[in-house]
Amino acid sequence: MRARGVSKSFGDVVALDQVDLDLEAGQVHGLVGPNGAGKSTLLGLLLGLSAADRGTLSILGAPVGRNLVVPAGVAGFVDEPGLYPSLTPRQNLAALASLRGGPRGEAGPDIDAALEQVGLADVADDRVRGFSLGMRQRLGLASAMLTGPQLLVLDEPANGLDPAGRRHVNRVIAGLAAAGTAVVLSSHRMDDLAELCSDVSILTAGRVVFSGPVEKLAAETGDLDYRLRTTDVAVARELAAQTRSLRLPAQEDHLRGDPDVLLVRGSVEAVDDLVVRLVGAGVGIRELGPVVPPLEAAFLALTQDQEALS
Ligand SMILES: Nc1ncnc2c1ncn2[C@@H]1O[C@H](COP(=O)(O)OP(=O)(O)OP(=O)(O)O)[C@@H](O)[C@H]1O
Repeated sequence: MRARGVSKSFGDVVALDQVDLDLEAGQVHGLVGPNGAGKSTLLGLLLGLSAADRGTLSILGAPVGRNLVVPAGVAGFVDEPGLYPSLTPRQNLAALASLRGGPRGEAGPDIDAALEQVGLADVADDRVRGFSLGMRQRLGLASAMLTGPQLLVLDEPANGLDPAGRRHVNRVIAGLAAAGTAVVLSSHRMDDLAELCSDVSILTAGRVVFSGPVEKLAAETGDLDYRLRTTDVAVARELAAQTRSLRLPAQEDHLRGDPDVLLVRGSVEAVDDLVVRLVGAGVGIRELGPVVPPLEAAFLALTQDQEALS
């Protein structure tokens, strides 16, 4: 999949502004950004739900035109999967398969296997009407998988899933990618995407403010705030003050009234340096970690910078 200079407006609202995106077979690419950043609009273009105003989009080597059809080899959903509430999961998938045409019976798609894979085998014959959002998301994924897509497009697939459900769905998605499917999915949260995606694009107000491997984003973090709990907070404060490039920011916000915790701000190297000094001084380290995880911090820095500019 390749997008170049893709723009899309709704009236005065610029939903996508000159977006470039590349996606290869077997890659999982995450789109992350605040509400209204343009994630669903971009995913909708990939699913043929709307057409770009400007720019070029090609999927599996074929240019995407202006007629609104799902491009060959693509499956997925935007917002929420479209399902028939009065039917069961098995009936929903059978109905979708027959709407899409293709072989029936033995040669047709393996509905039971798809339901099994997403963890819905036990409720395959219950009506979808009573399903939670998480269950509907799983069924949406099963329905997309039925076509054996080469590009899978998922809008916030983690929405409504409990932690176990999220792990399950992530495993399914990772398995599809390992088998060669390209996957593009969206989320509001960087930490959601970090474990699943090889690459991420951060969108804010329709613009891509970062695109690349997850590790590259983590490396761009710069200085972070760390919580440090030691056996001697007074010595720790003294040593931190002496450590090059390390600062002691206002302490109140993150300490939650804990007098043994010190907040320090700096690069990973500066914190390493402090750890060596603490150990040298015989001070025990009981807890050390970033207040905000590095990827989340990079995400916040990039999206807030952009909001401040606009
Ligand atoms: N059909 C539409 N008509 C009018 N405006 C729209 C339409 N679809 C999207 N927009 C606007 O385009 C912008 C981008 O919306 P989009 O839904 O793509 O963002 P998003 O990143 O998916 O947001 P969220 O995280 O809230 O789902 C928003 O300002 C939204 O209000």
